[in-house]
Amino acid sequence: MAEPLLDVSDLTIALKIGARSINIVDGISFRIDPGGRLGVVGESGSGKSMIALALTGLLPNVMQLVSGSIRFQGEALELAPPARMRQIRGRDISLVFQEPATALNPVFTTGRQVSEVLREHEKISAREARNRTIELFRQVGIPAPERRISDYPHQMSGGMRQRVMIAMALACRPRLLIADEPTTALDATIQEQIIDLLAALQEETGVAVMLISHDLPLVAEFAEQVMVMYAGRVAEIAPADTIFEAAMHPYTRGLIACAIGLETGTSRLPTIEGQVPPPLQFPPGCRFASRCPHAAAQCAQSVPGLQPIGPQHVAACLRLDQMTKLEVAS
Ligand SMILES: Nc1ncnc2c1ncn2[C@@H]1O[C@H](COP(=O)(O)OP(=O)(O)OP(=O)(O)O)[C@@H](O)[C@H]1O
Repeated sequence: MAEPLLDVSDLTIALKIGARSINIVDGISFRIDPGGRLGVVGESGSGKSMIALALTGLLPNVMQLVSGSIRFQGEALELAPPARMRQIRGRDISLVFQEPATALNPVFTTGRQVSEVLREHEKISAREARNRTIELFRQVGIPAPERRISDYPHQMSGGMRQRVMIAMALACRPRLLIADEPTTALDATIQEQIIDLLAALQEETGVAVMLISHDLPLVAEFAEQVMVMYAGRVAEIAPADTIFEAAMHPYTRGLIACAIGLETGTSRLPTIEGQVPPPLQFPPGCRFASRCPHAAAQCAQSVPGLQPIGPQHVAACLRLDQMTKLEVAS
């Protein structure tokens, strides 16, 4: 098997509240191959963003990386000092966030902000940085790039600003691009354009992409592998092209039912009853148990481990046998 670009093993991140410590991300493992596309899905509060921040050394002070390893091109990022993480961030691993309006500085032109990223990581002249910025704007589909590099963020639409953010993220030809809800703040048609752009850039540049979203269909369309998270744990990891037929975890199946309901315009908005418990109320056993239609007594007590289901397919559920039977019976 080829060496993965990123190999995350048993990652645990805790929220410190006084003397208490709660695992917000609890023993997560996954890999991304060079040029691979991983989608991470889950509701708000499932810990998706904390993983992205841990990978880039940007965890907030209240969070602590308790255990696990993050190997990136063989380097142990969990041990890397902040100065090393600053080098890696933007150059080898870059991030695109949800809200380009707040991520861009309103007082500088968009072109200057992209040029600055280039000059921070590479020894190039202002002129060369300008030319590369124009080329990057063109690459991310910004029309008339020679003119648009002089635009301030407020002179651009949300979609164009997100293209600038992607240009900035790709400026130093990173090996891994993490896009955290990159389209959530955008209209549906623009969302599609941005995802298509990410797919095209991934193919063109060979950058690996980790796409984080609460939107399962969007992620499944883009990614090769989909990791479904619930309350800080992996519920299921499955190949994107089979997840709609082969999902085994009741939570993944709930997300699929919601997605299908939305698509077919079912009159009542389909939802999974209840909400992700807040960290202080995480139960001792399976964190999904209180919302799970298949939960049994054991689920409230025991933490389910990941079980192999098929090639590249694992799920963490104590009732997997039951789920198989249900599927066969239905
Ligand atoms: N600075 C913070 N202080 C305390 N708790 C936090 C902080 N940041 C995040 N959390 C908590 O950590 C958990 C995971 O948050 P995270 O942002 O990773 O979730 P998420 O899946 O990315 O959700 P969203 O889609 O809303 O960003 C949540 O329960 C959240 O309330």
